[in-house]
Amino acid sequence: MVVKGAMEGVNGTVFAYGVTSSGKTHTMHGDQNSPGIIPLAIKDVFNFIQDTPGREYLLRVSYLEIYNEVINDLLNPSQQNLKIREDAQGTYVEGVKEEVVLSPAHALSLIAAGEEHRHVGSNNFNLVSSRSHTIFTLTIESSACSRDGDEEVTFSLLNLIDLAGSESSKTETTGIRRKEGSYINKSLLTLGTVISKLSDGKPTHVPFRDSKLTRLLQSSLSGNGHVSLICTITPASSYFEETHNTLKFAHRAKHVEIHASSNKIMDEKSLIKKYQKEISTLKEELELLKRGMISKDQVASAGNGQEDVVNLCQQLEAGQMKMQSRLEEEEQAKAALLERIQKLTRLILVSSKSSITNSVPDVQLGHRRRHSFGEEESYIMRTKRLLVMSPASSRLECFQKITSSSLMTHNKSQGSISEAKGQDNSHCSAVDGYIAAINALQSSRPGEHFSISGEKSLSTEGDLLREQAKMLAGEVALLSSSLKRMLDHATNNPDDSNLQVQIQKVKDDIQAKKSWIAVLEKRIILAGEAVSLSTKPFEVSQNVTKLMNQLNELTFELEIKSADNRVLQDRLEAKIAENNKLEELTRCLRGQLAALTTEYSQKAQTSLSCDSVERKSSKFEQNVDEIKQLKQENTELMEEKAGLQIRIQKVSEEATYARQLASAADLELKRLLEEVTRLSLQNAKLQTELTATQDIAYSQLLTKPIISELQKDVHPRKEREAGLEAALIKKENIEVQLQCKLEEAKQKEVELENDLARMWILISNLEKNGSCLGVKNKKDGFYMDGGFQVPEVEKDIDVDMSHLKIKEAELGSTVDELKAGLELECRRTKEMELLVCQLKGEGLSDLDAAALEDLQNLHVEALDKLCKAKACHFFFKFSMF
Ligand SMILES: Nc1ncnc2c1ncn2[C@@H]1O[C@H](COP(=O)(O)OP(=O)(O)OP(=O)(O)O)[C@@H](O)[C@H]1O
Repeated sequence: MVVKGAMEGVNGTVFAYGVTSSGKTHTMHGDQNSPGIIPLAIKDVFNFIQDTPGREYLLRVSYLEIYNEVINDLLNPSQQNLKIREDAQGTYVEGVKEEVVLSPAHALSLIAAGEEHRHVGSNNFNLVSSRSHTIFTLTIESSACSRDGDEEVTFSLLNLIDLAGSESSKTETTGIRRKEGSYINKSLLTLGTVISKLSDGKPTHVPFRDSKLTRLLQSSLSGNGHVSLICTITPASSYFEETHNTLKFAHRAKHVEIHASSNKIMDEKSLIKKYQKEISTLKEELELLKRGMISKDQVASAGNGQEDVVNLCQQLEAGQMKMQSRLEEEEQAKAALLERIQKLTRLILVSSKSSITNSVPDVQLGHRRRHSFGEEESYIMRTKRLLVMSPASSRLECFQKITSSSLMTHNKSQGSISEAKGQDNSHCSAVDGYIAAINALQSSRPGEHFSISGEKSLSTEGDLLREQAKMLAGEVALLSSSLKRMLDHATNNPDDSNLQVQIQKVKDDIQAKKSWIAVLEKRIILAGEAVSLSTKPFEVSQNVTKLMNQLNELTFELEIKSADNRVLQDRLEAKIAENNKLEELTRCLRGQLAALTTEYSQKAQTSLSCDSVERKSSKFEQNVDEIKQLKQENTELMEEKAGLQIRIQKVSEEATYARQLASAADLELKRLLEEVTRLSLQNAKLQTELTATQDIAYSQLLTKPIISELQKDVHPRKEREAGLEAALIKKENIEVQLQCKLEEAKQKEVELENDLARMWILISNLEKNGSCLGVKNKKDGFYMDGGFQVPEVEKDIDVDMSHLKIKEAELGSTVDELKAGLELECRRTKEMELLVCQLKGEGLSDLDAAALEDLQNLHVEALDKLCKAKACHFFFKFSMF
């Protein structure tokens, strides 16, 4: 998605993040068997171009590293400590080298070359640990193929980033590694802070400027393009904390909002438009030039017919030279134009499918070469780590051999590489890797990846090749002369290692160019043969061109040799002059020596006194001693100075390191402060939450006493209920007792009635027996008459009366008892009534109320019965009297 987006004008960034040795570099670069993100992305880019006929693309690559907060150009190692600038389209690195790429292999070869200059080192976890962040940027410009050239141009950047790994305290580092580690950690820390701030979604300050990495990635990270983050972790349990941190980082990064949009640029800023315009202008110029040449040829042939043959020959011979030189000049101009057109056209990539599907006619595209991506792209990145591990000099040698041989034919280069392999077996795998690189590179050489349009003749190809060969030959001549100058300079400064490297470079360049010229020559011959087979009428002209070509080459060689000669002559002259000077000096010295010898012999002859000689010799000895002493002091002072200088250097290094540490600590402190602020905010939030929870708990607690009070209240209620139940039971018992007593009273009543009846019977018997009593007593409808003998009856009556009195007394006491019981009962009832009222007030249950009502009814019943018993008693008393 990121690559597709980038091809459609949306910026894309892919980067690998993780602890050291977790596999970031492996993920980004991969190896020969499993290519990483970078080679796969590059391949996708070219496949996309191939699958998009009707659009033209211009691809540029840059490759840089951020090492110890310094930006270095990996494609141009002389460019160090580059500056970051900003324009309307975002941040960019000023002065970074951008190479136009024509094929995947071309791009990969640039990366491989750049990797050579990347800073790597070993730590206790990774033998070849990346000590810098690398950013590979592919700048993509595209526009629709059109005749008028008014098409909109899309512009996008695809950043493929391999970050250096964060280093924990477990990574044992010292000296320079520690310094690198602190820079790496600092920039990764800033990256983490930036991601964290961006994921917050709050409009706060994002510290992009705190590190160069975040500053460069500002537009990508702030959501203007697609971003893919690959987090690498190690399965080792000892990395638990680091793994956790990496996952936290990934989690935060997932929350960064993306608002990707396509970039469009105006014509004047577009390189592709610039090239397209330049091509059309140059084509027009070429056309004009061609027309001019033809007309001159026609004029020349017309003149031939009119003049006399002899005069013509004379004039022709004279003018031929002029014409030849003019023609040569025009040829050169034409060649230069062709070369320029070819160069510019080569830079713009179009799909080879366009020739079939594109509605725009081929004429409009001119002789543009089509790129075909069918070939299997070889992978070349694998070797860079291995090369890093081999000694620098042998690496360079190996690389040079391969680079020079890469420009030869495939078979030839294979042979050279085999040679290189044979010479240094220790770098076999490195060489293998570069074989792949060279194969890829060769497959992308102009003229192999591109096919010539059908309408162009084979001779045009030959012309183009010749023009190329010429240009290369010119370049070789130029380089050779500059090499000579450099060699001269080197003889004067034999200690200048930089110059030696440059000389070596120029030599390699010359070698490469010569090889390429050889390849072109072969191609020219092949093309010539093909032309001769296909076009007989042009045979002669082809041969002439071939010869001209050879002549040109020979001329160039001659030029080179003459330049060589000139240089050699200059050198010889200089040497001769030097020699002369030396001879003169020798002569002069010899003269001086002779003069001194004569003087000495003269002095020896003169008779100097022994004393003065001795004095002079002792003085001389003294002076010699003094000189020796001074020399010793001087040596000591020099040593001291050297020591002090070393110490100053050490102290300054330590100071720099301390400053770096301080800045890292400052950053850490800032982060901690932010963390503290965040935590305190979180704390405040939690505090409010806690207070709210406590309030809720408190309100819940408040209800508890009520419950406990209620519970407490329930208990006495239960007790009271139990008391009431007991009272009821007691009351029931009393009622039962009263019932019993009532029953007894009834029985006694019945007995008294029986006694009364018996008395009446007795009275009636007394009346019958004739007594003069004649008392008629009536009770309940009974009339008893009787006559008894008075004394007996009186006796009986007395007995009965006493009996009745006893009974009355008994009844009286029973009634008293009943009264007392009744009073007690009344009191209890009142108490119970009070209790009932109380309970009713407290919400007595309906059941309890019904039970109390029953009790009251019973009580009323008992009272009724008592009243009845009382009435009976009075009636009895009344009947008695
Ligand atoms: N998926 C993998 N398959 C095979 N080998 C791997 C894989 N991942 C990592 N390695 C190997 O582990 C070692 C360390 O990996 P690499 O150099 O990619 O780690 P890094 O994260 O880039 O480390 P640093 O941050 O120190 O540069 C290398 O030798 C690499 O070949």
